[in-house]
Amino acid sequence: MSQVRIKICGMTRREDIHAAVACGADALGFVLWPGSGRAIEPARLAALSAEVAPFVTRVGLFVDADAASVEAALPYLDLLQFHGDESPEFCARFAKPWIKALRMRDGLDLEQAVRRYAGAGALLLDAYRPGVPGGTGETFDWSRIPGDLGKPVILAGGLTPDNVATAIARVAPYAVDVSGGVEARADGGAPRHGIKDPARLRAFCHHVRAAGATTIHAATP
Ligand SMILES: O=C(O)c1ccccc1NCC(=O)[C@H](O)[C@H](O)COP(=O)(O)O
Repeated sequence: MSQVRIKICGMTRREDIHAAVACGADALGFVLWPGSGRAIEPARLAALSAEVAPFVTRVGLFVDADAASVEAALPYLDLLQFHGDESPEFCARFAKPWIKALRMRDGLDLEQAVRRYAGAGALLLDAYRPGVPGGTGETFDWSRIPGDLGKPVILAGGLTPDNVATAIARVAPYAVDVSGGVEARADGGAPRHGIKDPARLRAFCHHVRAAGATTIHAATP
């Protein structure tokens, strides 16, 4: 029995880092893919990384980056998250633990992906929208996740304070990952990419802790 871990992704501001840590986040994600509205400049990673408290995992998120870009970020990261079409060999060539994001497109053979990415510490399962590598704010059919995948599952995609307890009850993931669901809202209700809302952060973490306290995980690292 263990608590469901919490990763908050898309951190761009020091105050959001402190708010997320205060809420009990276990890991914080920095998007190092320039195509995202949540991307940070590589030069800013050092400063933001220094704001993260001890024992909180700093995760760098890459989408088909070149090896030199990943290497340059390594001093400021604890864990690498590969969110594109990276091969297992590419993911494994850096001197850091890594996880692989899989977007749950129709026809994806999860068992085969588990075998292919055997060196990953966990698999992050995310929604699939063509042309958008991540951060879609959309859920996928959680019933597609087998009970025992043989790897820790990080559930992502459209999680919010309102649905995360249900997601944990259905999937019993090792961890949950959220970005848009804890962002501040613009006037029309759309998430403001890269700007976290402290109240949403608190609500999200509260619901995870409440829901996950008695969850039994099929696979732990
Ligand atoms: O967040 C992004 O903008 C992003 C862009 C490209 C690849 C991955 C990205 N995010 C990765 C994450 O780990 C997100 O937290 C995950 O996709 C879930 O996002 P959301 O549905 O907004 O909670």
